[in-house]
Amino acid sequence: MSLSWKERAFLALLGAATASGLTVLILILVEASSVLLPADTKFGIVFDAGSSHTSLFLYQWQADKKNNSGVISQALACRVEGPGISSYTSDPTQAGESLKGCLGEALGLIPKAQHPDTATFLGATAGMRLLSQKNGSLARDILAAVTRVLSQSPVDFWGAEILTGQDEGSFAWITINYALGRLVKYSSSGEWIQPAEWAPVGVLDMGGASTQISFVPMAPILDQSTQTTFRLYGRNYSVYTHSYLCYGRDAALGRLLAALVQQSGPQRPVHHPCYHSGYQVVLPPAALHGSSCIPSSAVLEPPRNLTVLGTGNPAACLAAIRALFNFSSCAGQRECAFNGVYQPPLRGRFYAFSDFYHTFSFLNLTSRQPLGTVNTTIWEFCQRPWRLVEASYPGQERWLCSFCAAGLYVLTLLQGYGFSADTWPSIDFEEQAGGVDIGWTLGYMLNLTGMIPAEAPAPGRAQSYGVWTAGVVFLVLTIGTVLGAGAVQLLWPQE
Ligand SMILES: Nc1ncnc2c1ncn2[C@@H]1O[C@H](COP(=O)(O)OP(=O)(O)O)[C@@H](O)[C@H]1O
Ligand SMILES: [Ca+2]
Repeated sequence: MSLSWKERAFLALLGAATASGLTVLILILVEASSVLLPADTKFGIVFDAGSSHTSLFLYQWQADKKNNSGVISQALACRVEGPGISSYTSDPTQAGESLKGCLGEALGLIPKAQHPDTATFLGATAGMRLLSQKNGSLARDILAAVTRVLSQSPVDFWGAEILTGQDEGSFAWITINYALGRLVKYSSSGEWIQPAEWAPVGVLDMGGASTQISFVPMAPILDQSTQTTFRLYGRNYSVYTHSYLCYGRDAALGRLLAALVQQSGPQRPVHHPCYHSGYQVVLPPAALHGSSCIPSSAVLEPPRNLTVLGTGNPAACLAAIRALFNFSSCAGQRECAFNGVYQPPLRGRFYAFSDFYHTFSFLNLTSRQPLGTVNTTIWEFCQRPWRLVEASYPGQERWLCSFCAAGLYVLTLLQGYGFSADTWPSIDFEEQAGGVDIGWTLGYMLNLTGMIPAEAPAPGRAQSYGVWTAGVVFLVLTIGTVLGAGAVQLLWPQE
């Protein structure tokens, strides 16, 4: 059967249209599969080896090969049993052993096949900084012990190290600003957007041995030793950080006790104005001995038990706490905190976490109360007799006797940084932000693995939308062509 030229033209047109339509369909399906199929889940583990304890954080995220970024969530926070690794001086091997429980728990949440791809880190903070100053070889033995355990585990172990105070502060700054989406945001429609408003937040961290303040000041940082610079998602940040060694909660309250012991001379028991009236405790010699933050002149010779009696006197407590600081060295200077330490004027909002949060959460002071209310609440708490305090908080014995001292210490420290009644509302006392614990660990991992690109990522799915749109337009044109050809066939029937 021979075909007319119209039929041949129509069939050619139909063939071409079908071929191009099919090509477009395949293109769309390929693109759709890469958009719709779940990407691989990746994992990372960071051990935070603090002075008082170690915690393991397991992070997970969807691998995103396009722009090397992803929304990271915290899959596990595991508190290692026992004290911080710096306490294992008489048996360093046990420091390594202590990690096994939490490590096992984390591995249980990661598919076996991905254990070898799970980047794992251990960072130690002020407890180990102090130990390495006092006894470098012991500190090395402890790091070797934890390294042994983690290298033998199936994960991709990157190493164990002692962080500087500046690292601790600046990585916490990255964590919170990443978690709050202040650097770059992943919108609900799946695109990366840079916040138009420049508003990174500052961080205030209080551990057992040291405390850190980090923020981006308004003016250039004058003391280069306090500056860390980052280029993140196409923006430069100069972060001011200072870490005060021996100004963490345990170290400061230990120094306070040592000062009171010294002041009381031979008089026993020692009167402690920060303990509630009616509170009495017999402290072992270790309460003063063995702390690198307590000058040896303040330590009893020979070591002996110490009876301490609370007097519940907030004014005297505050005076004793203030004596731990040298405020006069900064008197009249705008860019100075205390102890002669350079600090640019405060700027923006601050997140106060770790022991700032523990203390203020216990005192119910995390709802942005004004400074006056905070003061009154702490003073009233300090004046409550011990038997009433004990009765009001059953099951919270561990830290109960020290919240008065810790509360007044936090107030003194924050005022030392320059917070006043006016700027007080700019502090948020929080433990978590964006579903992750606030601390240095996430920022540390992001930094070491290069997961935050220096340059702004290309818009997340803009490219995919482009292919979709082009595909749909092409398909519509193809169908239009076929229908048009059909219409030609109908309107001009075969001769
Ligand atoms: N839930 C809590 N309530 C009160 N104090 C706490 C709590 N958890 C930890 N602390 C105390 O807060 C201080 C800081 O804790 P943390 O941030 O874990 O310190 P580090 O980083 O030095 O290990 C320590 O003195 C610790 O004993
Ligand atoms: Ca810490």
